[in-house]
Amino acid sequence: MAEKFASISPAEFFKRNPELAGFSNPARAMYQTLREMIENSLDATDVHEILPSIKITIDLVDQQKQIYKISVEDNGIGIPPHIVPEAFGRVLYSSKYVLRQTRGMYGLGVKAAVLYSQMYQERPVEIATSPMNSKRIYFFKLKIDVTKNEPIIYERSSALNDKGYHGTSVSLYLLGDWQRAKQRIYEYIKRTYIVAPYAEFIFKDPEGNVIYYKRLTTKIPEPPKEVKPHPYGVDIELLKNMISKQKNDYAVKDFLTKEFQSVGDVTAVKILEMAKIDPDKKISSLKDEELSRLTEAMKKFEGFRPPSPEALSVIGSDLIELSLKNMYNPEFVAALTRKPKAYQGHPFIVEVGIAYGGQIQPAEEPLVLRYANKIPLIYDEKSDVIWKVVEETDWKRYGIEEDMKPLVVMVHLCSTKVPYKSAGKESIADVEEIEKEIKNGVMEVARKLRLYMLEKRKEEEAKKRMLTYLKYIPEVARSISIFATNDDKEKALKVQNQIQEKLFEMIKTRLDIKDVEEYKLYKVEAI
Ligand SMILES: Nc1ncnc2c1ncn2[C@@H]1O[C@H](COP(=O)(O)OP(=O)(O)OP(=O)(O)O)[C@@H](O)[C@H]1O
Repeated sequence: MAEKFASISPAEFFKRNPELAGFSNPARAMYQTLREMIENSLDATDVHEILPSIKITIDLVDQQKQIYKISVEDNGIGIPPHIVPEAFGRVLYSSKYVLRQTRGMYGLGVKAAVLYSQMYQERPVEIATSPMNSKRIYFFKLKIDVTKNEPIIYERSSALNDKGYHGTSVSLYLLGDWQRAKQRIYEYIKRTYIVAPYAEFIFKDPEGNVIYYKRLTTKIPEPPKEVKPHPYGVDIELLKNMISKQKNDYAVKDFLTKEFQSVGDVTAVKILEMAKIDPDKKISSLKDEELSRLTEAMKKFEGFRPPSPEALSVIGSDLIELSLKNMYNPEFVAALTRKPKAYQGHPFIVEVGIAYGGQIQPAEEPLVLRYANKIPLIYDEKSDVIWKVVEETDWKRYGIEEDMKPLVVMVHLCSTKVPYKSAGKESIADVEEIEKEIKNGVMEVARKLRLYMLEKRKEEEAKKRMLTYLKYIPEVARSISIFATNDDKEKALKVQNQIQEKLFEMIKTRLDIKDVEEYKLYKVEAI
């Protein structure tokens, strides 16, 4: 039999393989839809220095068929009306294909949700949006033409925006499974809030429960800046693509200095010498083998500065500590932001937070909070490099002896290119440089925990010794007072009290005990 050949559109591909984008069953689809929408809302706010206010609602609209309506509303930058149909109706269309850290990166998320939505029910996705300073609010209802990978617009209208509103509201209907998705959806929102304490979230679930996470601070992390590519990150296709987009037919030397980071005149000449290319040659006339030599020279050259971390936006140790304290009420918390590093030309930064004791539920393994570009990762925990590092950590070395540990470890990786294992963005691949950096981060913060544990143990030891000494104080004080007052009973009692007080102070100072109130209440007979 002859093979039958055909070509399919990207929309058709993801419709056929929804699990690649995280839509493998109704529960997971519900969770994935919600997160794609929330992540778009956060990208439209904090990346633009707007304090996010996000409203999330899930309603059951058809009990029998288990169709839910998921709505997310934000106060972000909005979407220009001519962009909306493509942004929601064309798979692989995005504003995030630039070198800048954002939650979105594939141009797929919300379209994968729309595709899943229209597979099992007939209502289109509804969008209301108003860009900053727009006098109108725009409304759309649309679906995706799967074969053509194009939007099909069902309704389009607009209304006066007289209240200065800006932002976007998206409502999507889908076959879901609330009971199975519930726990992970709650966890997702909670963990999102942990790294965005400058945001407020209102969530109404289909059972009518409402939770409100209030804004804890108005301090918003420094937003990321768009940067040019780093020479270590190039390949032949990237070079071709960049050249094809140039308006100027640059000399190759100028192309290198103007379009890449860390390349000055001297460096450009050195690279071109290595690649055996005339610096004045026009980029449009570069042949494939020259591009190949240029790529190789750029990879081999050792004098570049590391990729610029300007494109990254960290959470910051103060916000991490604030959130861990607020959420888990621990007795100890510490966090740190490591210095920028790079892998394959992509800059990245690791942040680690740790919380111990207090109201944290003890468990055999620490509770691991994984984050990539401020997105909490909930599924596929065991296949993630963060999990691997935390699991391999020997907590005994850091003073945690308990089998049941009251410990939360939070790790955040931010990068212009997070090496996710799939388009569903649930786990990070073990890239050597990243793994090493996470390990160093966890060790560094764990050492702070160890210092605290040492202090705590010292204090406990001191308290034990204090109790031993306390046993002797009354007897010693009584004997000396009798001797000193020549057995004058009235005076003796007073002197005894004074000696007792002095001895108590001496021991306290010697043992360096801060909190002595509890000991004052001790009765010798009770010890
Ligand atoms: N709430 C929103 N506010 C502003 N822009 C939005 C919003 N939702 C979607 N967009 C725009 O639509 C585009 C497409 O979103 P989509 O979720 O499909 O992909 P993405 O976020 O770019 O990438 P990824 O697939 O990695 O999530 C976004 O890049 C953004 O420009």
